[in-house]
This record gives sequence, structure tokens and C-alpha cells, in this order.
Amino acid sequence: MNGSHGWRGPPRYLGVMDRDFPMTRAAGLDRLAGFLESAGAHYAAARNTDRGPDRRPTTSALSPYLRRRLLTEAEVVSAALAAYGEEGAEKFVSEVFWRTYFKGHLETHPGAWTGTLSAVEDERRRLAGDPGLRRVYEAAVEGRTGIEGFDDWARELVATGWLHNHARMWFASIWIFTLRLPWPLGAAFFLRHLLDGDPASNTLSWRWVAGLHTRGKHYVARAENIRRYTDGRFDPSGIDEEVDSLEEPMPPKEMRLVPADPPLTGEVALLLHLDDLHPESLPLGTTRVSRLAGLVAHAPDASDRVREADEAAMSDGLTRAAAHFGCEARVLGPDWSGGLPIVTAWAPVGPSADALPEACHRVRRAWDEAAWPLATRGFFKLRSAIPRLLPEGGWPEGVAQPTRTTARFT
Ligand SMILES: Cc1cc2nc3c(=O)[nH]c(=O)nc-3n(C[C@H](O)[C@H](O)[C@H](O)COP(=O)(O)OP(=O)(O)OC[C@H]3O[C@@H](n4cnc5c(N)ncnc54)[C@H](O)[C@@H]3O)c2cc1C
Repeated sequence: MNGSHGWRGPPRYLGVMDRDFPMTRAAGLDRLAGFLESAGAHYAAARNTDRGPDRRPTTSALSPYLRRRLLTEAEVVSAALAAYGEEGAEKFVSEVFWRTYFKGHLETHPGAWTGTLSAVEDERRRLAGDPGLRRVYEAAVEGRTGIEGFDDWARELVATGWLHNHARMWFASIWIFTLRLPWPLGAAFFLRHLLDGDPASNTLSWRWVAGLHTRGKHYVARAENIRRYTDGRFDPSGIDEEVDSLEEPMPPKEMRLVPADPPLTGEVALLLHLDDLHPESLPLGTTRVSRLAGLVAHAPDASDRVREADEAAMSDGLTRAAAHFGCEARVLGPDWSGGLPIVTAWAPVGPSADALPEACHRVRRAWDEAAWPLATRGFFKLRSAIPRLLPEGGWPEGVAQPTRTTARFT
């Protein structure tokens, strides 16, 4: 138990390798291989436990790589299936599909993102004029509320850029229901610091905790649950456990899923962005890529660590693309495409989609094309379709097997 919750010395976890996320595909493949060799076998039983930042996570910690598609969902799922079979990999696979679900859901409910962005602006104005609220907010983001666990997660997030899923749930719940802070400000705090910060998973998870995603079903953090699933590291008191869901007058409207563009042929210019950095497996049909550039659009108010991660990931994507397509990466300027048609991976709702030039030809991966139409309502519809969506007989078309792990996964 932490008595006073004052500053308790320098964080122990800085420099721990498991919270280092070099933003290259090779580093992602190493992490995938390491996970499947160790924690993967115990994933279903251990995944709810957050052992803290100075021990190996019980989960894969692949999210910064999946977020930018340095690794694709298809290959991560295929690797887990090859290592553990359908039954053994079932829990992990369904978690990866939560990501796909949230992406697809936001595509058809873009107002959940734009509404949150404007709510953040409104709430920041309110903070400026309300010293009481501002005091609680500042204590929360600086980790000095006096609530055990919560304060540690706030500091852990800022110091490492990553939090275990259960810690994210507890943190969001305490933020909303105990501290009574506006949830959009909590979502913005996460998006600023998370190395996997994602418009869909982050916004919709905060909405889910608040009881706005599945209306009336909210997530309540309980002291007993925190004690149990932190291996007794935290024993918080003062958490409000008798709370009702939030409500909103106008839930985000469902929109039609915008279709991808039909395949092109001939010579094209390929524009990479931060939502898809595995150009080697993009469905480019019979096109020939002869020009290449990258568009970096960070999350709103992203921290320096997140910006550096974005730049490093883009640099890795462009280096691989240049080698794969046999053309140099150019600086994104007015003439970079040389008048060729510009092709890009589909950018889901978020900063990349907003920043892409109008005239882009946007191609969508088979994974998203199959899954997103099933993501318009709750997760169940997509979850029940997983067996027929899984790649049959091994690696999906166009996805390279991880070289470091080939022997194990084939
Ligand atoms: C309030 C809140 C905010 C969140 N914000 C983000 C975010 O900005 N970006 C993000 O990628 N995830 C977010 N998540 C989901 C989840 O916490 C992380 O994806 C997960 O903790 C990443 O750790 P991992 O890679 O070890 O996951 P694993 O358990 O190893 O799962 C493998 C992959 O599946 C996906 N995944 C797993 N759980 C979830 C989930 N509940 N929702 C969506 N995808 C999931 C991730 O891509 C993850 O890398 C949030 C959850 C909550 C409760």
C-alpha cells in the first residue's frame, strides 16, 4: 500500500527493455517471436494481470506495431494460429479482432471521432474558466490524486508511452466515475502519450468504459479487482463503485461504409502514411510503383515520444518500400508524384485520412474489406464470423512470413 502518494522517487522502469519500442518492422517481428515463445502459451489465463512496468507484460505489447501496421493483423493472427492452433490462439485472435472491430465501427460512425475532438476543445475552455475542475484535472494527469494505482498509471503512461489493457480500463473508469472528470479529456491525455494511440481503439474504449458505446453498460473499476489483478501491488481506497453510466443526447450517427477505389493498372506513385506501413503486402494489383513518399500526420497534441516513434516508423516503411519497389523515397512536395496517379493504403478515420490529398486512389486490404461491414453494431457479429475470416492454410496472400521465426511458424 502506498501511504501518502507523494513523489516516490524516480520511476524504476525507465530503460526496461520490454517498454522500449524501436519503431521498425524487424523489432516488431522480434517482439512477436518472443511473445509466441513465452507469454503466448499463458495468454488466455494471464492476460488480465498487470504485473507492472518493471516486469514482462502478460500480453504481447505489439500494439505500437499493429497501430502503424508495421505488422499486419493478418500476419500476427496467422503466426499465433500456427504456433498454438485455433483453440490455443482463440483469445489472442479475438483481441486482435477487437482492434479491427473498433476500426470498422469508427468508419461507420465517424462522428464519434469528430464529436470527441470538438468536446475536447469545449472541455479545455471549461478547464480554463473553472479552477476547481482544473485542480482535479492537473492532479489526475500528474499522478497526484492520492488514489493508489491511478497515480502510478498516470506516471507510467507519461514515462513509458504504454499501459496494460486492464490498467487502461481501471484508469478510465476512475477518471470518469470517481474523479468525475470529462471523459474526452481523459481520451486526449491517452492519445497524447500512448505509443499505440489510435483514434478508433482509444475513443471507442473510453466511450465503452463510460457506458456510451454499449449504451447503459459501463465499466466500474473495483478495489478488489485491482488488488487481485495487480498481484497485490495496489490496494486503492476511495473508489466510487456505485455509479451509473453516462448518457449523451445524440449518439454518433451510423454512416454508410465508403467503398475503396477500384484497382488501377500501370505506373503509379505510392504515398505511405502512419496507418499502414507494410507496403510490401498492399493489394496493388498490376500497378508498378515508380515514385514513393510518406505523409506523417501525428495524433492531435502528440507527445515528443509519440512524434519520434511516428517518424521512425515512417522512415522504416519508406526504406523497405524503396528496396521492395526499386525506387527512391522522395520528399513530399508539390511535384513528388511526377504527375502519376497517387495510390495509398486506405486511411481509416483519423489524422492521416484528414491529411491525405483529395485525389488519392485508396486501396483497402482484404482483412478490412471482409471485417468492417460486420462492425457496424456490437462486437458479437464480428466475433461470431471470426472462424470464417481466419486465413485458411497459413499465410494470407502477399504477407511475408517473419524471417526470424520461419522455422517455428511454418
Ligand atoms: C481506455 C482505453 C483506451 C485504449 N486505447 C487504445 C489505443 O489508443 N490504441 C490501441 O491499440 N489500443 C487501445 N486500447 C485497447 C487495449 O488496451 C490495447 O490494444 C492493448 O492493451 C495493447 O496491448 P497488447 O498489444 O499487449 O495487447 P494484446 O492483448 O497482446 O492483444 C494483441 C493486439 O490486439 C489488439 N487489442 C487487444 N485488446 C484490445 C482492445 N481491448 N481493444 C482494441 N484492440 C485490442 C491490439 O492491437 C493488441 O496489440 C485501449 C483500451 C482502453 C480500455
